Amino acid sequence: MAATPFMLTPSLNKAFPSSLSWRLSLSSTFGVAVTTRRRFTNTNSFIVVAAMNAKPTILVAEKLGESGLELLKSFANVDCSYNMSPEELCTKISLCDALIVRSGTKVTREVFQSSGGRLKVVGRAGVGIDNVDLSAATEHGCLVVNAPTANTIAAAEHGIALLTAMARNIAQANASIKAGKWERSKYVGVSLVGKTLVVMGFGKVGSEVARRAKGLGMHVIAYDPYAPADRARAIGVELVTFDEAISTADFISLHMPLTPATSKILNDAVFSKMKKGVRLVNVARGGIIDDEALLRALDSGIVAQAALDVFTEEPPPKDNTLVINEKVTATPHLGASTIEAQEGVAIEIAEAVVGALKGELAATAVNAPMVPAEVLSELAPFVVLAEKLGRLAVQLVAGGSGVQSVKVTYASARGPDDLDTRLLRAMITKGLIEPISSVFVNLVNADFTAKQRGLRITDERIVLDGSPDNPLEFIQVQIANVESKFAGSISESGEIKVEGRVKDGLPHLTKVGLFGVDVSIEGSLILCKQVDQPGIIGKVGSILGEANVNVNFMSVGRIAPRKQAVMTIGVDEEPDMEALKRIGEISAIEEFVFLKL
Ligand SMILES: NC(=O)c1ccc[n+]([C@@H]2O[C@H](COP(=O)([O-])OP(=O)(O)OC[C@H]3O[C@@H](n4cnc5c(N)ncnc54)[C@H](O)[C@@H]3O)[C@@H](O)[C@H]2O)c1
Ligand SMILES: O=C(O)[C@H](O)COP(=O)(O)O
Repeated sequence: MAATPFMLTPSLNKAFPSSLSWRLSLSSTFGVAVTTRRRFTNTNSFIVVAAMNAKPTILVAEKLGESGLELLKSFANVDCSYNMSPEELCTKISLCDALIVRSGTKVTREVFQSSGGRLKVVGRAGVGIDNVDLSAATEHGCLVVNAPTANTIAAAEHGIALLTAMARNIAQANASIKAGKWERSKYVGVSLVGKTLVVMGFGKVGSEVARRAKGLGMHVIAYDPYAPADRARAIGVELVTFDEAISTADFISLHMPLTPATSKILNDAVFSKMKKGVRLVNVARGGIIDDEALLRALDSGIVAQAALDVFTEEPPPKDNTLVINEKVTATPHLGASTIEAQEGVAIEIAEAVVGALKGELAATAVNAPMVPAEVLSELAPFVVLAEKLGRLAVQLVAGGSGVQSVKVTYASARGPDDLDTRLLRAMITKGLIEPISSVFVNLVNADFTAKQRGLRITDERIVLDGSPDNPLEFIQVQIANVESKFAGSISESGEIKVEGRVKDGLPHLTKVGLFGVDVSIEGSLILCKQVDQPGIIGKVGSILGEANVNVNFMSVGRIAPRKQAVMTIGVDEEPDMEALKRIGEISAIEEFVFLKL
């Protein structure tokens, strides 16, 4: 057998009698890796089994700070091979137990396939793991860890550097004087003091940018529907609505993750609502801005200047029209590139990788499980339900004091000691946080991540009469102290409330606010509130049909005939804006919302 330091002992093999197929299907459904090389114990920790007869080999594919390298070398053979081609990486990887990268190396499915099962850990020395194929990692039983905190300040400082450099034309004036010119009147800048800066995405980086901009005398407001208002208030920042943010900004600084909801969030329609002459900074991710729309806004003068550190494609093509635009200040994804941040990131990732190779739990694990196989098997359909209820509930939030207080109710005929809900709680946390964050939540880091974000999740058990064979009857998720995009989702006591059950092995939404519904939670959902009357289902169905959107489920829950009702429609495809607009125009429909699951 090849000289791999990780082998299953026969006794551990016996501990995994169940088939690989269900384990892999679970992993692809909810990102939980269950592999033949991990052992689950009843203390809920998992162990990567390391034979002690060989030193592991760690491949470092991009430059890493010296302290991190020293730490790695004290434990393993370290191969620093920078600038490898994809083919070279695939060749080398079969000799390595761990791989460390930054954002410049694509860790594709081919890399995991080429490793022949030897690769156990991928360490991303930074936050974003968009360059790592997570499903492939999970399917190949490879743990992925990242370093989410060590480069926050560097990114914030780079944001401020771009803001000030842009306002005073530093890059353009520098190029001009180096070309032998002396153009004093051409490079008159704008002042920052007293100007309104909108921070979009008030997380780790955004709040540090806000703090610094206030020191420059700017009036700072923020848009982040999920951030706690009291955290913002504590540093003198007011959270505002999206419309208020974009219409009042003199400067906008982007700090949200790239998610389906933020993709091209700055587009033609949004630029048209901005004050003429607004200035824009992006140190978050390319793709949050619609590049073509930004070019048009720069040409028309709506956007006076932009400063970009990140691009839809990296590196951008040489003739990229944004990069070469005189009004654009550009840097090659340097947000995290300070000596201090790279040392910090290197230590953070080296500790995580070495710990994982030793079999310790990693707080920054992105795809790791820690649950006994038999619990996972029994709760599998409820795990999917739990995550989807979390995703649904958080997407209904419109604003308020931020998502801080969530109550989860589990109704079961089993006594509390016979039902381990930690897995479900982690999946609800995952559902609540992942749609609104760049953070990856799993069983290892769920409670830690929730606490870090000021999110308090309380559990309540309802013990029902009946057979304890079924682990759970229903799960209810309530978010308190928030406003909803869909007033119909508000309960008697003022919380956003969604409830679901597993029916025939599939997750179903069974209650929204006060309304009983029944819709399988798959694809996407449209929720409509209306006064119950004939013909509405037909009208909505026709609009969706004309837009070539396939309806997979529809249900109406009402208080009483001809009274208030909520219609839930499951759709396979995302309706376009026009179809959604037409649904909103049906006179009996009081409100509606489209939710991606
Ligand atoms: N340029 C660089 O080198 C560099 C370095 C570090 C981080 N980053 C990027 O910066 C971004 C922020 O990183 P972070 O560590 O602060 O992440 P974070 O998770 O701490 O903060 C993200 C914030 O965005 C908010 N958000 C989510 N969806 C939103 C929406 N639709 N509208 C408004 N706000 C929304 C979240 O509530 C959260 O508060 C990420 O995209 C990250 O990849 C870039
Ligand atoms: O996601 C991150 O941490 C930043 O974008 C930095 O990426 P880098 O490590 O490639 O500089």
